[in-house]
Amino acid sequence: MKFDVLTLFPELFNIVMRESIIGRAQENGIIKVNAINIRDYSKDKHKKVDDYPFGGGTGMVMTCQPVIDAYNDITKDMTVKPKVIYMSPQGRVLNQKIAKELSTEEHLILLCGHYEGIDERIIEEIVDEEISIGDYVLTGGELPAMVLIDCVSRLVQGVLASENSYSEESHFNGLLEYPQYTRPADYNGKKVPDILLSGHHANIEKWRTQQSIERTKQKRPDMYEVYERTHKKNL
Ligand SMILES: Cc1cccc(C(=O)NCC2(NC(=O)c3cccc4nocc34)CCCC2)c1
Repeated sequence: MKFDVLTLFPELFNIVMRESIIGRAQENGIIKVNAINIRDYSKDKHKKVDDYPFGGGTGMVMTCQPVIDAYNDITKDMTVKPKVIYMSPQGRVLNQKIAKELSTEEHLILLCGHYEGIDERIIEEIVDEEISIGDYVLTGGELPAMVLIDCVSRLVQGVLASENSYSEESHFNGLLEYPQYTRPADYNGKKVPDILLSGHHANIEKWRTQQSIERTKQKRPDMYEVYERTHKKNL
């Protein structure tokens, strides 16, 4: 799977996406993250990529020309145009379901905004979909793009070593995770629940599911409500 990222800060991607699982997946050729510097396409003599907003207001807006020319350049030899996702506060909020959908794409182009945003005509011209990672104010779309690349890439076949331990079903069953413990069994007098030391796998499984359900109910009633609806027959 290939990600082309249109950004003003390509170095951010070259450093972060070279590490850990994504880095290994790139070495194995399963994933490719290609960061393109929008500024390289600016025809302005000072390489400007932003300008004052019509109608006034504080802040600057990213101009059309560099972004559209960058898009046209990377897609000029492509018969099938890849889906273009603009990382944006106006987008539908990313979740595991959307990540799963996106992991079936061969090629995605991600556009990262900056300043107060991008000229609306860029969205009209090249953007297929807007996706947000959540409702808070950020300085740019680069971190959101990295979040999307992370959660989508790990669902691509072969990126994760042991599929079953991280596969979506076992790792994300619509509930929060049960509490995790590791050695020592007694840390500063704090003991690991006996059930986990019992070696009784069926009971351990039951305890873990109950813990997941209880903490989802308590911490994320919204998530629990979805779970209940889709599992009502078994509850
Ligand atoms: C709730 C809210 C309302 C109004 C503005 C902003 C805001 O943060 N505006 C600034 C920018 N924000 C993002 O790009 C951004 C932000 C958050 C999640 C995201 N998921 O993807 C991209 C995301 C937009 C242009 C440059 C950065 C946020």
